[in-house]
Amino acid sequence: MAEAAAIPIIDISTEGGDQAEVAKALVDAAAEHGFVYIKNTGKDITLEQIERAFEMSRTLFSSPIEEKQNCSIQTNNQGWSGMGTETLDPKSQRVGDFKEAFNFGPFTNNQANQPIPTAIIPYQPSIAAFRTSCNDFCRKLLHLFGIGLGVSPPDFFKTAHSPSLPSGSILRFLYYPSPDSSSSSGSTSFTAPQANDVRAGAHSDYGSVTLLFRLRGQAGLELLTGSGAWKPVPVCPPGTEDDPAPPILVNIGDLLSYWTNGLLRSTVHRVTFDGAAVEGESNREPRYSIAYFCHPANETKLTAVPSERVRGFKGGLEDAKEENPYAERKVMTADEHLQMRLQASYLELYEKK
Ligand SMILES: O=C(O)CCC(=O)C(=O)O
Ligand SMILES: [Fe+2]
Repeated sequence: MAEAAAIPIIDISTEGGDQAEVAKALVDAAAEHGFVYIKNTGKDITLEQIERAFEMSRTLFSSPIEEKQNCSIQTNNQGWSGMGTETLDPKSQRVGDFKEAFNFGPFTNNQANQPIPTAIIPYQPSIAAFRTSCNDFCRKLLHLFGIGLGVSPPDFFKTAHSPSLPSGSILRFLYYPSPDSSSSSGSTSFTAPQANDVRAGAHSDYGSVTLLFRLRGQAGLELLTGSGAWKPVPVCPPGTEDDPAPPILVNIGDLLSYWTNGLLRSTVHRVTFDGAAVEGESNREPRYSIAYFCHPANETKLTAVPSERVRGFKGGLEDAKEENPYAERKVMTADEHLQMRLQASYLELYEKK
């Protein structure tokens, strides 16, 4: 069995607990690993909401392929991407990612502002509510990061993520078919993966923080450690096996890493078929996951963070990333930062325009 990544597990729900201590533990985990497990107590995002979201995801991906194609992803980063159409690590991938994904942008009065498959039309209020809960949870984390980093005022990051302003935040359903069947969803056909093919190529996320929801027993996520080794990220790490639901996995994205001068790490990760699974998990099954990518409001200027600790931090970006496109710091907005990354990952989509 593979040795799992040593990611801390933090309970942020303890009432009457020491908030400063929780905030410090969060910052330490984000600075060292770029990843942290948040114990899932069901207080912020209910277990029922998470279960329902996975049900809606199954319904969505089992829709007829024509319906999904009618919702194809656009340059606003909303919509469906089919098997093999996204290649997260073009330098090392033979073929595109073995996955389907559906990106939900904002909802207005419980209605999506983008085409969605017919089967999920009745569920729009639930999806909208789930998206809101995810955003609220991210803002809670961002407030704690502000406290942990001694930012003045501590809600500096939180207020930059106002839910009422347009932003690049995306709720993403992901479906990775079983490598053993060529048509496991009834609507997806693909040739079986070969050695070294991946479900999602190595990448780092673009935004501030990402929430990741996974299902028990479904292996595949790996992170790249500082020493260059790939380590599996178990769904239920030791100590959480008896919790009512797996912990919520949180990772830092490139924007927050950039904003904090590299103090908070944006760690490269991928989803594989054949990586060493941890005990009780398999990567032969179809796999579903749900990600929430939280971004600041588009117009947010990524100015220096008012924190001694961030200001005094030297050289984080260089060693956190091989190639750092932002080494020459200029003040850009959250939207400029996102557009730069989207153009790189959806080259074809932009070239067609
Ligand atoms: O499905 C997963 O476990 C991870 C997905 C991911 O890293 C992403 O969509 O950015
Ligand atoms: Fe990711």
